[in-house]
Amino acid sequence: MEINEQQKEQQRVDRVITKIDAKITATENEYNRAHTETKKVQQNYSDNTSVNYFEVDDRIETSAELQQQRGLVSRLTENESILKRQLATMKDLQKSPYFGRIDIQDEGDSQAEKLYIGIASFEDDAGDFLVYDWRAPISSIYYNGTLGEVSYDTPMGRQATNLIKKRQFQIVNGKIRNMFDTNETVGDEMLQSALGEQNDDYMQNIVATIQHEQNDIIRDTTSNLLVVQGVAGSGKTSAILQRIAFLLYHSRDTLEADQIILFSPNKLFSHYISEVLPSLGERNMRQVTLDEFIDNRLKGLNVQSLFERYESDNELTESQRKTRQFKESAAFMDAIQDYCDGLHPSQLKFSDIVFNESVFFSKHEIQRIFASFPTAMSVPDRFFKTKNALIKRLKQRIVKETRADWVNEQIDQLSNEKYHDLLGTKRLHDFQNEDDERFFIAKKIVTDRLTVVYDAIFNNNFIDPYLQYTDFLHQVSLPEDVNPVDWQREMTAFSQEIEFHRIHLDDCAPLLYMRDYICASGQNNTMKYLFVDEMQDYSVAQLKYLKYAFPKTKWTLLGDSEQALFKEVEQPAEILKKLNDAFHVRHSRLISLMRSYRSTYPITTFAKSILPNGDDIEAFNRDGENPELVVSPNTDEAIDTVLKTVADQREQFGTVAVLTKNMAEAKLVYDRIRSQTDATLLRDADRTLPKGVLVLPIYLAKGLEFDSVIAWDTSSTNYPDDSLLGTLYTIITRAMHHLTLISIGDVTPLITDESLLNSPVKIKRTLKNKRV
Ligand SMILES: Nc1ncnc2c1ncn2[C@@H]1O[C@H](COP(=O)(O)OP(=O)(O)OP(=O)(O)O)[C@@H](O)[C@H]1O
Repeated sequence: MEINEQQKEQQRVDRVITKIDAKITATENEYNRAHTETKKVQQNYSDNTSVNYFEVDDRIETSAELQQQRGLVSRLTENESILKRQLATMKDLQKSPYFGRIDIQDEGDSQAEKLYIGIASFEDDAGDFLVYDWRAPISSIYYNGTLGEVSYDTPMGRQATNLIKKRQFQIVNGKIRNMFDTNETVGDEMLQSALGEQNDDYMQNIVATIQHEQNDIIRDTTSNLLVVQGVAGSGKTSAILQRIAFLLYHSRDTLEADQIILFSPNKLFSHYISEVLPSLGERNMRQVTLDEFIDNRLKGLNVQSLFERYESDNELTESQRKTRQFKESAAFMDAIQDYCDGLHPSQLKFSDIVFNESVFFSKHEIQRIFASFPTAMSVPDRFFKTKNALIKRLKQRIVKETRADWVNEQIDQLSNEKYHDLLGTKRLHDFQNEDDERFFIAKKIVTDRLTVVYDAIFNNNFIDPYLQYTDFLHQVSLPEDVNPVDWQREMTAFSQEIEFHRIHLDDCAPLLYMRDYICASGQNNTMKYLFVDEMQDYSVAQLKYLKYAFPKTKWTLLGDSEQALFKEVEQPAEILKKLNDAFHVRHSRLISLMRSYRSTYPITTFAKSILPNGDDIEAFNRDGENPELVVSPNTDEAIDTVLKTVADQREQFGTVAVLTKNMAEAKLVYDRIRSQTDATLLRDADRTLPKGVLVLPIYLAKGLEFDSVIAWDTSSTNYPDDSLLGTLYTIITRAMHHLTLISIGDVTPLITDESLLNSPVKIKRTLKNKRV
């Protein structure tokens, strides 16, 4: 490209930055003013809240005033945080105002229009767009169109135009470092440079280099169920985060960040992705791991975590696997629903509501209430009516109890202050006479005392979900491949675990579904979008429960069936069919991503070679060293290799991760290397990723990436068969720039001779402390 052209573009960059500078100064002033005002109102508010009240009337007045002030504080704080976010975005624009330019010419126009595209839009005082937001309808041309006739969606329908030029920029600290004209979606030069960088603590946004097929995921607004099956490193996680940013922009009047929920694979991952949305000027969505979600809904039980399950999975017998498959199937959840719908009042496992160690409402009384409602009514409806009837009866009991001696005694002993407290917002002249006032106070006292009973009714504690589930387990008809003797053992195990307040993960979704379905509870109707990353780790039963729990959401599920840990691989089309059958949704869509961006060409080529369908994966062409496979005769030598590799790799990279199959291996490696290197062992509860040498089991590294990866003990003893292919593949594909595999003894049969022949792996053997 002509030097002249770059100079002209640089002049434009300079002009835009000058305007951004001015806007930043103005916004900073506005922010400071807002901040001072918020502080003033806050101070006023806290002075008022510390006032002592003696007179009831004073108190009422002050409370109304306080409410007004509280409203004001929250409006001001909101305003302040909007300004703060705008400032942060403008400061990003100041360094790099845009990354793309498109020249378009509508039919009949004599001149082309130049549009510049960046992470956010920026207008000058005259209202002209100097930068267009990457999510604006017109910007889709930048990601989708090749030169020539193109079209894009607008609120008024599809619009056609002519794309005359597409230019990419890399602008760093206000200076154009690179610029290219391209006919491709986004040219490879930009991508090369983005991918060649070293791993950061946080994932970066990819808006400057979004690829065509990723753009389809990001801008899909019509699918109710969008399933993305993408190979390792194909940008699934990146795509969902940009998709969330897109949706927030697209539906900004109707969608809030906290109406979007993302189920993420582990806590480290949650931290790792937490900066992407703020870097695009948006607030983060809600994030939760499946374990956290279940724990929260099964309070009081010690729920087996997904990670604990991985740890014990290799001890499962074939028939235990079959039993689990049954419990995790859609058919099992359907059987639960049929069972619940067909329940006769005598089959419901009601339990007594107890107060002060005596029965307040007996289970028989509750059952009689339930049975009094017409049988034509559904079980959840009858349950709901029962609940209301119990609350009504409680209210009657409260009124009766106000006459009890203990209440009168308590009223007589009340201090003046406490008495006024109980009167709350009532004024003395609100009562017709003294009896009336005394009754009011008595009712308050009894109601307070009986709150536990109210809570028990409100929280549906008058049914025993564990007994109900056990009853279901006894009745359900078993598929042919489930052995009745094993099933009996499962049932006993379930009851024993419950005795100790423990529950296995397989039982959680069906049990929660049963409990919430009968009780007509547990549904969140405000959530509008639900995302699941690493969907291959979820059972259909779990997804079905999530569907029940979030009935009003549109779904985006992302996964890679090849990365299934400790289980067989499924084909994407099969997965979509299974989900369609289970969910009965309209407008479902499957998008496959076959190009892998994370790793260098040699690493992806090796990763492909161990998969039966690996040829379908397309490696992005980025240079790097060949993976190394070191065969060591024993653990001592293998540890020695880890130490040497770590020392070597640390000279080039910020992070080296030693990835193991499970926690026991991670601890072993960590204990052996910790005295000689600055290693950190990562555990389930960790939320942040330090730099340096990390040792962790693969399930904690799901969704993450590291500059250099050392795969621990890829021997035939450790990875004997196909059931561990997904585990090994996931480990290998965490590496961005460098990969070392260390095998103690014979190499796993998962890495075949053919795979070694077809991929560029350097093989080494260590013998008596020497490498040959
Ligand atoms: N269009 C793109 N431009 C720049 N970088 C990209 C792009 N797409 C993906 N990447 C980079 O590739 C790496 C892998 O992306 P990401 O983690 O989103 O993939 P994934 O499919 O979720 O991976 P996995 O399933 O293996 O966890 C990240 O470093 C991401 O920034």
